[in-house]
Amino acid sequence: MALLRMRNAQGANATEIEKKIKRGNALRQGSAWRGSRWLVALLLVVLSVCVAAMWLYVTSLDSDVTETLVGQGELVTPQPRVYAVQCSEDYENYKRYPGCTPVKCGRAVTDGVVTREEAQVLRRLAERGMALAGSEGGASILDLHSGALSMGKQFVNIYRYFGDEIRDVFTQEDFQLYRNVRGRIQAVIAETFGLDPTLMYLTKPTFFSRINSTAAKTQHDEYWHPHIDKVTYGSFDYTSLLYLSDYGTDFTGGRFIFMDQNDNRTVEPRAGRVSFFSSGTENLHRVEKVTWGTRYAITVSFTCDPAHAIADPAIPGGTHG
Ligand SMILES: O=C(O)CCC(=O)C(=O)O
Ligand SMILES: [Fe+2]
Repeated sequence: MALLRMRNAQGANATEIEKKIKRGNALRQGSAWRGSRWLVALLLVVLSVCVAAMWLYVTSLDSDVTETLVGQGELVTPQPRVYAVQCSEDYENYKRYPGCTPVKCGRAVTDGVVTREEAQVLRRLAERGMALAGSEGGASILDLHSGALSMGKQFVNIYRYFGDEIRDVFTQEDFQLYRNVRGRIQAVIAETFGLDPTLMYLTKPTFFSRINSTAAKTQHDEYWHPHIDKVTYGSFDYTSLLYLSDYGTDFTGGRFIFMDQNDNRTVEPRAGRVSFFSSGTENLHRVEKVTWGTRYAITVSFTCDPAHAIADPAIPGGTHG
């Protein structure tokens, strides 16, 4: 009996021990699993950082930018940052208009002329306008002066195509803001280049642009080609670009690049930033391909030739908004 009790006692002890061993194993397995979960999470973080670094590297390969004139994160205010360049001979082939025709050439950037809030209002205006149609490819334009809007592979005239309905899309305040901003840009260009602002005129085309990474469907979508504005558009003497979105957060790629003899110098778009320059060969430039997101900007251009002047955009025939 005593022996049996001892055996029973030993049996009970054995099952206790087995249970403890099992519990121990389960605990070890649990902590091993928890440990490997941390390892997996760490690996995922490392992998994401590597992918992001590779992405940044690959997107930067496109541009071979040698110098960043103004980065997105910088705030250039109150005075514009000015880079003088020698004027090309272009201007000798055109009639000269004293007080306006470039004598001093260069490029400048300012964040102190248009606020980010104003840029946002103008961007919403562009979004509403482009929502009416838009290009099938990656680049759409909306020209409030002529009414031209990208539609599929072509353009429509919004004022003719949408008639009175256009007043539900754009208000008089929108156009007022555009005029006001245009005036301020004109003033800063005149001050920077030593011009008489009353002798420079808005010229066409002056347009909103929306660019994304969709593949081009027609030549109109190929915004990235190097060009000289005076050659491409004829009447331009001074080009200004007002950016309505931020490089790096709203889109990647899409930096503006001055293509100098041995250097590519970039201006990174920032909402509210105005970049302006004399429009001749001294300022050959291109826009990097947008690789992600949507980039909004306005091209506002000025001429010295009164014959090429255009009036500020206005809603046809309407005074109410
Ligand atoms: O949007 C830009 O940064 C430049 C556009 C441009 O080069 C042009 O409109 O001629
Ligand atoms: Fe241009």
